[in-house]
Amino acid sequence: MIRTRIKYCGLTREDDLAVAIDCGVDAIGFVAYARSPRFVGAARAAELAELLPPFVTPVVLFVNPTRDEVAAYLDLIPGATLQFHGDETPAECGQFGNPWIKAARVAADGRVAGADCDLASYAARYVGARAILLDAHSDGFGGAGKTFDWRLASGPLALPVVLSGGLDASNVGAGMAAVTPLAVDVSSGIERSRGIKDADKMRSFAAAVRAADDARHRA
Ligand SMILES: O=C(O)c1ccccc1NCC(=O)[C@H](O)[C@H](O)COP(=O)(O)O
Repeated sequence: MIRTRIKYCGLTREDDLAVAIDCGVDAIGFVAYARSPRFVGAARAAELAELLPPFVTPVVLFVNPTRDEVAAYLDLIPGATLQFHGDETPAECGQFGNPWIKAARVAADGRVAGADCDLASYAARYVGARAILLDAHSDGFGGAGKTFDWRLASGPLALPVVLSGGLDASNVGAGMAAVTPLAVDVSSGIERSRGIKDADKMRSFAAAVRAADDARHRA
């Protein structure tokens, strides 16, 4: 009985972390991109990651970082999974030896924003990743609260899929039905305003994922 994994992204406060853990999420994303309102520095990310119980994975996400920028977080959170949202090459992503996820911003024509290929080719290029995180194409690099056309992600890819981009409690079930992802990832959809998490929305999102899994297993 497969359970869809859940990642809550962009947490910056202990009380939000406690709610997320209570919701049974599988991973917590810490934003290392300084232009994001959800940004946490290495020391703050390490403080928060220290509060995670076993079996809840810390994920640190970057946009075109330098090696030293990543190393500053790994020095303090050596077991972190890394998530890359920029134009990083597979070699740049894999150079640290940590598990890593590559994000792909899916444009309306099904191609990957910033790349010269379609989604299937992009996933094959990053075959060293543990998963590909499918997000909507936006002006930024992520965290935009925008969905993409899930039909563009219904075909097989070379990597397990994390569905992301504009998810919330009201649409995550439909996204799961369309894509059947390994995991779902959310940031804006569990916030009351940009960068401010909402406990009720966190609880509702997790409940919606569980309900969608139950419905699939009953079908
Ligand atoms: O969260 C951010 O501010 C962010 C900024 C730059 C790159 C990535 C970022 N977030 C990465 C994530 O994994 C988000 O959860 C993902 O983009 C989905 O965000 P949302 O559409 O707000 O749920």
